Amino acid sequence: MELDNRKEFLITESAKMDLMQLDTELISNLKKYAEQVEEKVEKLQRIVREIRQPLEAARGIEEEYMGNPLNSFPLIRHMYQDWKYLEEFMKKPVGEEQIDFLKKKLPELPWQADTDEATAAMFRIAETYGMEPWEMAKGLVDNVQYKSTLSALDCFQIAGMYFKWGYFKKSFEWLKNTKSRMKKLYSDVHEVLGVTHKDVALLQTRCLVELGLKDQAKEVLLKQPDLAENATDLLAQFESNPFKANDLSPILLDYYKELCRSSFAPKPSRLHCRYNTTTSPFLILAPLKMEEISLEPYIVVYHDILPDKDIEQLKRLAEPKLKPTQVFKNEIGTVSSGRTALGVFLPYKNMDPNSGPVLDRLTQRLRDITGLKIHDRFPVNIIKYGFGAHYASHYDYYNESNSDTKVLGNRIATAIFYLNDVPHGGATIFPWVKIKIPAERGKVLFWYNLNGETHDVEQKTLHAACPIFGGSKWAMAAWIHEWDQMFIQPVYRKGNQTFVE
Ligand SMILES: O=C(O)CCC(=O)C(=O)O
Ligand SMILES: [Fe+2]
Repeated sequence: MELDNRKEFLITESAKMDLMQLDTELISNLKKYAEQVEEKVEKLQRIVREIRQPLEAARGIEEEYMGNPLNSFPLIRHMYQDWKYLEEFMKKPVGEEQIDFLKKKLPELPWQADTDEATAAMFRIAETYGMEPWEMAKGLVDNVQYKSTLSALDCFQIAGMYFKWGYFKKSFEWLKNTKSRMKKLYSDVHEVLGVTHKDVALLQTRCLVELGLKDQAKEVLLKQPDLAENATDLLAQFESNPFKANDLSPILLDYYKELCRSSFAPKPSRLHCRYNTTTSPFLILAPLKMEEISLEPYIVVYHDILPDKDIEQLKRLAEPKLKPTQVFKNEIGTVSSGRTALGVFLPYKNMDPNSGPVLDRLTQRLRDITGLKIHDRFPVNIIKYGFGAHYASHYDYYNESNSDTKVLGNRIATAIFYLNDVPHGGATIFPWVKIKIPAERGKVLFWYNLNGETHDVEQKTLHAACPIFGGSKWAMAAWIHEWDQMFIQPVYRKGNQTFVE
């Protein structure tokens, strides 16, 4: 199936709601199935009680009992007739309707790719925020304690992914958590749902073998009754077939983790807050609250930029059009694991004609903030990040010529609008200058990607968005290009001529 047809279970509210609705239906279907089975079981029990009666009556007096035709006749008749019917009855399928219903719904359920993506998101959250498996399993993430916890099956799934990627120590830890969550009472449930103590012990053994801890590996096998007998063979087998890990885990650099964690508070800026009355004449009448974050590179935050109703309208316009975001790479947009989010550019074709005024107000706001030349209906990219989503470290400027730069030049500046309060995670960070901007509704982050005088690229504008671990994040990016500014800014470009043609 095409990527387009895939439901974005992790990001769109509607897909998440559909999923819950579907689960509710499937559970009630399973309950109906159980009732059907129960009905059959009850009928069978009644039959057993009924047909057992003559034998019970005969116990101890068998010969005398069978001498009586009132007893021998029924026995013959019963043996001849009843068992044939009973065979029919036993063979008759139960709950076929419910099985069919489930079969029909299976294609609507998340796919392997969705589960892998969700598991990768758990990895990203656990590793970025430095959570131990037991903390995460108990619902703790970066000093936020959730009421929810992970089940044995959840932990087993995560353990499996860590294993596949070659993180054997962490996988082992996740397996320990799996084990401690496998209560005896539910062992049959776990067995049906695909995880047994034996499975866990086997994977633990493999982890320990890969870690070179042979004695401990053997101990695990010996403790597991259905493996103990073959312990030596299994161990030899694992040792002679080392696991070929394929590390597809997201790359999370140390500085990214350091800045994203709550232990790194945004440093109080020594620069100051003031009212900006200068970038546009309008601001003399209505100054903007501006916070200077850094001078080199030039980074500022504006507060209370868009009215709530405009924010809501922009989100409403974007929501139905959101698609997995693309990252510009070699002339073509590609979906990249570096940015796991949905996005759409506004304005798009055939937009609601009532959207004109809000887009005009937005364009004007961009002019006010940047003091740059922003043409009418300037394109903005609305981005929605779901659980675990992030944007890996990147520059907004291009290092190479591409179809975008050929027409517009490089991206001279960026404005990021935050369109909601992100409950947990989702800050924008600038690792070179150790800056962290929490994602708070109404703020706009603005910076120059190119040096104001030389138009050389500013490497210190490297930035990233931290993974979201509670709620979702709505942001809106406007990338302002050089050549629009031709008449208000001189373009000098020393050493960086790569794409001036
Ligand atoms: O969402 C953010 O905080 C940053 C987004 C960003 O850097 C971009 O879209 O280029
Ligand atoms: Fe960016």
